[in-house]
Amino acid sequence: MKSDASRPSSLEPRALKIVADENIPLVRECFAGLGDVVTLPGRSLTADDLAGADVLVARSVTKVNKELIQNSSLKFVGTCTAGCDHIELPALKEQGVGFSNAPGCNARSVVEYVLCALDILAERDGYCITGRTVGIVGKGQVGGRLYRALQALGVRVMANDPLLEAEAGVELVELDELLERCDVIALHTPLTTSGDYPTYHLFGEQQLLAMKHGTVLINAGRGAVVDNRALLNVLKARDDLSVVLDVWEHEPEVDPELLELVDIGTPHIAGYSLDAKVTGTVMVYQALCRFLGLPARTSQQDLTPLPPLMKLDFTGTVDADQAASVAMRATYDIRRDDALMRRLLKMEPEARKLAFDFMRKNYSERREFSTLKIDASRSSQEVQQRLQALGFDVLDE
Ligand SMILES: NC(=O)C1=CN([C@@H]2O[C@H](COP(=O)(O)OP(=O)(O)OC[C@H]3O[C@@H](n4cnc5c(N)ncnc54)[C@H](O)[C@@H]3O)[C@@H](O)[C@H]2O)C=CC1
Ligand SMILES: O=C(O)C(=O)[C@H](O)COP(=O)(O)O
Repeated sequence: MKSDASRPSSLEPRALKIVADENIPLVRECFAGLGDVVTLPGRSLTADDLAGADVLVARSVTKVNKELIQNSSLKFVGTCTAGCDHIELPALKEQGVGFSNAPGCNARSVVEYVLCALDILAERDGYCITGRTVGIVGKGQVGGRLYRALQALGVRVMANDPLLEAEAGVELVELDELLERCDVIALHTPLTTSGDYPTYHLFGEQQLLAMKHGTVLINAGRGAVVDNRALLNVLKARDDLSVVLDVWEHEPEVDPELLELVDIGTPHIAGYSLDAKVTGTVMVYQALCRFLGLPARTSQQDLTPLPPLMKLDFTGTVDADQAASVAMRATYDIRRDDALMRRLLKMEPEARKLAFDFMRKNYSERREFSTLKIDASRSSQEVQQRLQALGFDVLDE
């Protein structure tokens, strides 16, 4: 998706005016060396806010379209996100504006979100994820990492991705077959409305009804990949399904009836580990430096703080399921996000929208599994292997 255009000779780095979304962590620290950084709320950004700006550093909440940029002096737009459905790429191309997103910056964070959700549901419903079959729709940065993580955990996994070629060791299936065979379905496609395989409402009534009895459906891609109205109707009729929604059609609006019926609901924060956010900021900074033909002086290492929880010790008595749950919940307890989200249920529509954005803006610091060192030297090999497969930093001897 990265498509840096070549740098126009008129663009002097010292004179840059950089408009950035105020909710991009470390954006000042990262970009200050390139010019003046002005931070503004991204959701309400207007063409007037871009007066005199050379660079826009955005997030998924800003619709970067022709109307926003046509009278601007922008030379470069970056979005510190993986998804690009908020960016009208032809409009940027038409005006010769350079562009970069941050592919894969938060893929690991989303994978951990999915693993944590499954851990909670498996405990609640009394099964072990290793005995289930998981289907991944969209095997890109997120889906591919999730595929490998589940394989490493010994879970049966298959994927649907019509844009991919066959690959050794990967079971690619048609969507109908995936719906028929999988106990868990995780959606990780972009939101698209054109092309041979558009994903808008990919999961409508027909697909939702075709899911097996007891299926767990997880959407941490984009809300409108699932027809939310159809999902609501299907959930009213089928209480065997479990649903985890991180993303919602029409965000920041959330349908309270749907929220009430899902098993885990969160405010579009699956990719919100601090590690992912810093990576996203740094990737866009580096892309801008490339565009300007300048060396990148700030690195991810310079910016990432130490995690608040650095070490965990296990004794010999813990089994692999217990160890995995304890370690995962010590780094990220998804139930907390779900509980906060349910406060929306008591609010009026306008307050609900504001609260959705507030939760995202004030999201508590969450770190990825790899930041936690675990001393499992007194535990069984099974425990050590499980923790390693999950991506923790395991001391095993
Ligand atoms: N909830 C959150 O916080 C986050 C959400 N996302 C969303 O997840 C999406 C996926 O992220 P990445 O894996 O990084 O993107 P990616 O571009 O690496 O992978 C997307 C995959 O979906 C496949 N795909 C496209 N159309 C499809 C279709 N009709 N059926 C099945 N597969 C299809 C593509 O071939 C590709 O392999 C992003 O576009 C973004 O919208 C990404 C990161 C965080
Ligand atoms: O990267 C993406 O795509 C996402 O969905 C992000 O996690 C959303 O991040 P923000 O736009 O809220 O910064």
